[in-house]
Amino acid sequence: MTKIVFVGAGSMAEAIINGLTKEDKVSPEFIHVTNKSDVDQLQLLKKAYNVQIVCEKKIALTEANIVFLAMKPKDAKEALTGIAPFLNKNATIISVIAGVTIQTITNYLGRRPIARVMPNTSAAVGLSASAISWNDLVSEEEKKSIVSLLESIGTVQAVDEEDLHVVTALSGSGPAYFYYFAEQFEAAAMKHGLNKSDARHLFVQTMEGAAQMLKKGDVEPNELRRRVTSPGGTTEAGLEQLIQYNVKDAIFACIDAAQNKSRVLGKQYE
Ligand SMILES: NC(=O)C1=CN([C@@H]2O[C@H](COP(=O)(O)OP(=O)(O)OC[C@H]3O[C@@H](n4cnc5c(N)ncnc54)[C@H](OP(=O)(O)O)[C@@H]3O)[C@@H](O)[C@H]2O)C=CC1
Ligand SMILES: O=C(O)[C@@H]1CCC=N1
Repeated sequence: MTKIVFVGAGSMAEAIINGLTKEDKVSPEFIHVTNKSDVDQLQLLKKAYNVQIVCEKKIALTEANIVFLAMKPKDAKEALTGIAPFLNKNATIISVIAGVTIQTITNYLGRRPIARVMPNTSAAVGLSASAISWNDLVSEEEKKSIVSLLESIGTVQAVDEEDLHVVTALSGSGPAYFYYFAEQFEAAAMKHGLNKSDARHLFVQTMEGAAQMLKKGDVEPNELRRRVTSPGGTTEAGLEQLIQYNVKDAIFACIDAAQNKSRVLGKQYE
């Protein structure tokens, strides 16, 4: 059985563990978790998912087939330096760290199979949109098994490593944009008298419906938008405001800034 160690046990690690254990891809007894200092969080993960807390870093890492790197970019140097001496030479590294390149990870951990994945926290409900790139030491067989593992948390597509910056901006950070829209649309509806729970339900169901329509893939978004927008009607009145307030420019600026930040983080922590 594949033994997995999560180095870093925060939001992203938990979302992945949730997906992996729900799908029964890996038995929780083969999933080990470690972090910097937050013992309560490790106990919480153990209680919620039945995973194992790493007692002896050296033993856990020596026995691990897969090591997930799930700490913030700023903590990568310390964490990677700390695990490097104990890693099994055949262990495959799967990093979810934003921005930090395969080359940087290689500099700390040596030449070994390394995959970089950009998932998102919807992994917790099996709906991550993950993108992946790898170095040349990941065999075709290993690629298949990594993809299969990650499919337990959602969809997976291979991209060039360079594209992971924009992927991070779009789908890694993406859920936060939609939560922001949810907050604002909900508040705006409540301003006009709708109660919170009705506003929440109607907005979420609307997002889900729109997502399903887009997922069918047979009609372009602009045509779907046209079908909602009656000439002289309510949608047209609403959309005019989005245009007047330059929401399009805001979206371009949002993706520009986020993908640029991914590049900066990669450079800063190389
Ligand atoms: N959150 C998200 O939506 C996404 C995050 N990512 C990436 O995932 C990574 C983790 O993000 P997230 O889960 O949100 O962050 P969190 O802050 O929730 O978790 C970070 C984890 O790293 C641990 N850590 C810090 N330093 C070390 C160390 N030296 N050795 C071992 N563990 C350490 C922390 O331990 P302690 O608590 O003890 O300090 C904590 O468990 C980031 O690189 C982020 O870019 C990628 C996609 C989406
Ligand atoms: O905000 C961040 O830096 C991380 C990467 C993608 C989502 N969260």
